[in-house]
Amino acid sequence: MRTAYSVDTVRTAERALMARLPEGALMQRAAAGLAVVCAELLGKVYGARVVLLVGSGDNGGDALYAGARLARRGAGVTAVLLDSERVHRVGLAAFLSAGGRVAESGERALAGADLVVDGIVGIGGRGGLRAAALPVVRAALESRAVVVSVDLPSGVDADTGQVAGEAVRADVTVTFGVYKPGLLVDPGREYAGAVRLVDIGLELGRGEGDLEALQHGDVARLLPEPTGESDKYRRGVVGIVAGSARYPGAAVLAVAGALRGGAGAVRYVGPAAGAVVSRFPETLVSEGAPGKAGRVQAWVAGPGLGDDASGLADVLGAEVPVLIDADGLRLADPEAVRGRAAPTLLTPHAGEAAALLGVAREEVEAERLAAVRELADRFSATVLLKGSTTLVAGGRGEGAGRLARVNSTGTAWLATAGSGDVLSGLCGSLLAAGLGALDAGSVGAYLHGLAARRVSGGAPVVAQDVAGGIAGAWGDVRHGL
Ligand SMILES: NC(=O)C1=CN([C@@H]2O[C@H](COP(=O)(O)OP(=O)(O)OC[C@H]3O[C@@H](n4cnc5c(N)ncnc54)[C@H](OP(=O)(O)O)[C@@H]3O)[C@@H](O)[C@H]2O)[C@@H](O)CC1
Ligand SMILES: Nc1ncnc2c1ncn2[C@@H]1O[C@H](COP(=O)(O)OP(=O)(O)O)[C@@H](O)[C@H]1O
Ligand SMILES: [K+]
Repeated sequence: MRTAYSVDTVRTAERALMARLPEGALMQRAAAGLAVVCAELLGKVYGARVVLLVGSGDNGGDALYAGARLARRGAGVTAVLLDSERVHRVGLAAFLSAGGRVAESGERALAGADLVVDGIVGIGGRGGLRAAALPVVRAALESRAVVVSVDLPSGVDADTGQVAGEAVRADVTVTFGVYKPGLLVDPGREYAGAVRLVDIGLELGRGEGDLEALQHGDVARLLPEPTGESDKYRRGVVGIVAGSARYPGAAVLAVAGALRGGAGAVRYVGPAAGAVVSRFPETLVSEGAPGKAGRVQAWVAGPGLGDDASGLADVLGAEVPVLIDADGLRLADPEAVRGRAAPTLLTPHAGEAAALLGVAREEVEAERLAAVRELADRFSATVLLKGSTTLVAGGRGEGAGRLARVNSTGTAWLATAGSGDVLSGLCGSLLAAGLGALDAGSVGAYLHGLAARRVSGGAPVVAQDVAGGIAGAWGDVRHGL
C-alpha cells in the first residue's frame, strides 16, 4: 500500500522526530537524498550546470544544502534567491562556502542550465505561485534543463493536488518522508512528474493516512479466488440492469466487464437481451422487473438506461450490494440511495459528480478529493470518481472516515466511449464475489486501468479490448508481474 499523509500529520510527525534528533538533522537527510537524485539525473556531476530556485522557507533550505553537496562534487551551482531578504541563512552560508554562487539575473543563469532545482515552496505553500516567482519559473520550463521539484512542485497544494493559478511542472519530484496527497491526485500528480520518496526517518501508521493507493500485492490479496467448495452461486451472481433500445451496447459492455470480474454467473435484465446473448451466450437473461429475475448477490444499474428508471426502485430496494452508474445516477431517487442498508457504490465521472453536487465540472476536476468525499457524505455511500485520477471514498461503515483511495493504474486512452460501462460491470462482479464497496471499487479500477495499459501499449483502445484485457491484468496481479 502506498499511503499519503496530510500536511498537518506530516508536521506533527516531523516535530516529534526533530525533538529526538540534533538540530538540522532532518534537513540534512532531505538534502542528501535530493542531491543523490539530482546526481543520478545528471549522470556526471563534475562540470554540470545546476540552478537552484530558492524560496523563503525550509524548502529553499533543502535546495541550498543539496546545491552545496553538488558544488562540492564539482558542479557549477547558482542560486536564484526569490526574496534575498528572506532566505534560509544557514543553508545559504553552507552553499556559499561550498563554492555556490548567487545569481544576479535568474533568466541569464537558467539559459545554460542542465538541471533546475525547484525549492520555491513546499508543504508551507498557500495558493499557486506568486507573481515574483513567475518569470523565473517560466524561464526554467522553457530551458532544456531537467526540472526537479523539492518535496512538491511549487504551486501545487500538498493536501489536495489543486493548482490555483500557475505551478512548476517537474520532470521529477523528490518528496521527503511520506507521500503527500497532492502528488497522487490530478492536477498535482501531473505537475509532479516521476515521484521519488526519500526516507528521512518519519514513521507514520496507515491509520493516520489521508489517501492510499493499492499496489499489486494489495490487489492480489483482495482478488476473489474459487476454492474446491465453490459453485456458481457461492462465487456470486451479479445482476446487470443496463442498456435500452437506443443504447444496447452499454448493456453488452457492462456484461463483458462483469463476466471478467470473477462472479459465478451474470444475469442481465432489460431490453438489450438479444444483443447481450448474441455476444455473450453465457449470460442469463430476462426481460421483466429486476425483483423477479432470481437470485442475485449484487446489482449494477445504470449504463445506457436512457430515461428508463423502471428497474431502479427494485434494485435500490434490494438487500444486496448495489452499484449505480451513468444514467442511473441521474435517475435514482437520492433518498432511496441514502436509505439503503446494504453497501452502495456510486461511480460518476466528473460531469455526473458535478450534476449530483450542483457545481460546475471544472470545480470537481480542480478538487477531486473534496468532491468525492462530499458525495460519499451526502449519499451515505461509497463513491468512485472516474477520470484522469480515479478516487474512491467510503460512505458509512466499511471504508468510512477520511482515508480515501487513489488508483495508480490506467492511461488517458481509457477516455473512450463505453470503458466506464466495462468498469461498472467489473466492480459489480467483485461486489457479488463478496468484496466490500471500497475494495470492489478500488480493485476494479486497478484491474481496469492495468487491462487498458496492457492492451493499449501506447495506442488507442476500445472498450471491448479493455474487457478482453482484464484476464491478463488479473494474471499479472496474481503472479506479481
Ligand atoms: N519540517 C521539517 O522537519 C522538514 C521540512 N523540510 C522541508 O521544509 C519544507 C517546509 O518548509 P516551510 O515550513 O518553511 O515552508 P515552505 O514550503 O518552505 O514555504 C513557506 C515559505 O514560502 C512562502 N510561500 C507560501 N506560499 C507561497 C507561494 N504560493 N509562492 C511562493 N512562496 C510562498 C512563505 O512566505 P510567506 O507566506 O510567509 O510570505 C514562506 O516563507 C518542506 O516542504 C520540506 O521541503 C525538509 O527539510 C525535511 C524536514
Ligand atoms: N484522462 C483520463 N486518464 C485516465 N483515465 C481516464 C481519463 N478520462 C477517463 N478515464 C477513465 O475512462 C473511463 C471512462 O468512463 P466514463 O466516463 O464512464 O465513460 P463511458 O460513460 O463512455 O463509459 C473511466 O474508467 C475513467 O476513469
Ligand atoms: K518545491
